[in-house]
Amino acid sequence: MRIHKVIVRHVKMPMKNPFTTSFGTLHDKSFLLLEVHTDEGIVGFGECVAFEAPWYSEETVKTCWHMLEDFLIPMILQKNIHHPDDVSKMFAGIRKNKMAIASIEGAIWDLYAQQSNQPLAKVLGGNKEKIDVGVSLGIQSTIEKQIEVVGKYIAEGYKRIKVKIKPGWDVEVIKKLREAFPNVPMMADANSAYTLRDIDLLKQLDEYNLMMIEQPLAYDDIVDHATLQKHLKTPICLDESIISLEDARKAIELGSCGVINIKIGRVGGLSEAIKIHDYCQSKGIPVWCGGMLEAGIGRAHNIALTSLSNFVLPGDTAGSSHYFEEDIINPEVVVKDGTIQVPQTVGIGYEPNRKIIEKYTVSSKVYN
Ligand SMILES: O=C(O)CCC(=O)c1ccccc1C(=O)O
Ligand SMILES: [Mg+2]
Repeated sequence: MRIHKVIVRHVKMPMKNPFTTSFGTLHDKSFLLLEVHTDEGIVGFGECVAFEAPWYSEETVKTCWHMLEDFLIPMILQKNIHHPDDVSKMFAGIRKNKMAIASIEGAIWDLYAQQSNQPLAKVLGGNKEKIDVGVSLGIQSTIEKQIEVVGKYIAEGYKRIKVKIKPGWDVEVIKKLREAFPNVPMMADANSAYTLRDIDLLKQLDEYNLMMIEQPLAYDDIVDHATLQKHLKTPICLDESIISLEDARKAIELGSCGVINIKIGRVGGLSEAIKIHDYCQSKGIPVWCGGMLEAGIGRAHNIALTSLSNFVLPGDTAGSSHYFEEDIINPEVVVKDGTIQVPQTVGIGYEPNRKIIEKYTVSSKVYN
């Protein structure tokens, strides 16, 4: 395929519920949506998961737009691409900026699936017909409210509940949640809010039979996590720390984690995500698909990736209605009994809804 045109849109969608983590509260989901056109008129969509501010990683909506406009789009325009892996190779000389890279690469995977007349899940190597999903719940104003919100999502059938923790909102909250829901698969995500000085506090969490503790220590650390893991019975799951296959290899060799959360944007695209998935499988490390509060396009990509066989733990891909009043795809992503059907139709299996995309578009630019 030959890339003929790229359209970048800045989209801003209000979220139903503000999302609070150890690093702050989000009220809107502001992101870049990419449309990549081939000279045969096929259109692939990519969603960039970078947020407006650099609190999860260093990338932002603006840094991604800059990378796309000044480097990535010029590198693919008018180029012949045979396979999405070619794109990762074309971008191999670029340091970091994984979310910007992944947004283009995802659109090219969509194009590739359409051109191959296959579902995206199939061309990625996925074989599940449906996937189990959990939900990630933000920090609430009181423990009572947190218990109420968790109860609501258990009743909806989600296969596991993830709650966010931070200093001052941890052991007591988990203890109360366990008392309220003794048998529910539950985990906690700290988004790097602790250090090794908190080791005694983190050890107290071992009492509550959590499936795992996600990213307790620094966003770029794998050494202290290895030390912490030696002191904890609960497996550590790494999120922020793993931005490549090399990171995954080193973390597993060091014993820094027992589980890895794979986010397509964080690792620079679907091709790298598959490599990490395969490597973890060969090492007996289970993985699950993380989320970045994606709208429909990103969500569709997550579903396709989760259809690969080593995604054995429920991920964070909740239904569209958990986040937004209306999604940018048709149909929206529906969760029933904690599962999502993997689309078996060509491409991502959901139709981008141009009217709704237009409604939430703040600005856009065409590159050709
Ligand atoms: O529902 C989702 O998409 C995942 C929510 C979530 O936990 C999250 C949301 C934004 C940034 C980081 C994280 C995280 O997994 O750490
Ligand atoms: Mg996380």
